[in-house]
Amino acid sequence: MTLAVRIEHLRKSYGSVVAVEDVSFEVTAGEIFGVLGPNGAGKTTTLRCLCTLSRPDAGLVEVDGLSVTDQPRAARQRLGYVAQEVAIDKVLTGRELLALHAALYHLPKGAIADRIAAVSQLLELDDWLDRRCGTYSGGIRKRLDLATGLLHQPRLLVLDEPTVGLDIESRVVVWEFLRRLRAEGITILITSHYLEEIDALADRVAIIDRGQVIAVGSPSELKARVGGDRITLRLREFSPRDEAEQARELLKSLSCVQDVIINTAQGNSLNLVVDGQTDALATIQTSLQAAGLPTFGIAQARPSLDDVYLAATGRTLLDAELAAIASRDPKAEKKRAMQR
Ligand SMILES: Nc1ncnc2c1ncn2[C@@H]1O[C@H](COP(=O)(O)OP(=O)(O)OP(=O)(O)O)[C@@H](O)[C@H]1O
Repeated sequence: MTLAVRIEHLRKSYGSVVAVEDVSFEVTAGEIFGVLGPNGAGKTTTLRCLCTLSRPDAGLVEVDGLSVTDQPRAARQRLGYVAQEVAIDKVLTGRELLALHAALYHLPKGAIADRIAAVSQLLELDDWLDRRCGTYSGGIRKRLDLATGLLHQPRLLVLDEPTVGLDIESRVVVWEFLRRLRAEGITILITSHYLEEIDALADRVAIIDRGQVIAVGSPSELKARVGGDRITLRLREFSPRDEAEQARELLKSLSCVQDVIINTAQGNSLNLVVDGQTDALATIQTSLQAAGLPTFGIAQARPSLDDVYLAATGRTLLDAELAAIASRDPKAEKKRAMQR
């Protein structure tokens, strides 16, 4: 089993902000590996350290067995990095943009036309190559971004949130291309805050939160690890805390209930893990009724990656996203993006 990426105890701070506290994971050659986490979890910083764009404060980061701090040039040569936002010149055609990137990668002049033809064929860009980039849809633009990352024939493609801002149809098309690249033997490391993207695409995933890895495994392993079906229960639209506590104690005593978490970010709703074999939903409703507790809404579902995140952090990915948005400083972010 060849390792394409090895990260051990990576740490990176910006002044007093700890962007990555302790991140470790390994990516096996030939797989699609997902890094899932809410905004601000440290995904971009981890990728930037891997791609030699930021220097780690501590820890080991290797690409194909090469340390990114000791052999940055050789490590960089082995990977293609597609950033979240790629600067685009709307006036250039796709072919001109690829030629520009080929020159930046120092590809031999004689090889450039062939490489452009090869990546264009792989990403089905032939019909677009001689049109101006300004006329491209988001999905075509993203395929051109992937093509630029593949020009120098890296065996590892690193993608930061490749489908952010795309509509669902375009996202599914990008996923298909990523699967195709994997079939060509290219290892793919992708970050995302879309659960369904990682679930649909990744062979294995590292879930990160506040600069730390909280779980690593295949999506199905991780989901199996958090146990049975999930029930989301709302006593009222916004339940008082003491009523939610009372319901939790009651529900915990039922034999079909394995665990109960109060989700304070969702009006003190209750997230239950239940035994999938029994009719837990009916048992729960009957017990609540007998205790004089109301039921505003109740729903049962199979475990998702969000349940893995919830079990480890006590909040859902969506709540973490909302909290991150609320604490954002758009001015500082814009300044940082311009510095990158
Ligand atoms: N250059 C920088 N200077 C100061 N703080 C930074 C810098 N880059 C990142 N941060 C902070 O480090 C933390 C992790 O940011 P990072 O961009 O790695 O997260 P992320 O998971 O990729 O989220 P996003 O998808 O929003 O980029 C955040 O709190 C962010 O504000």
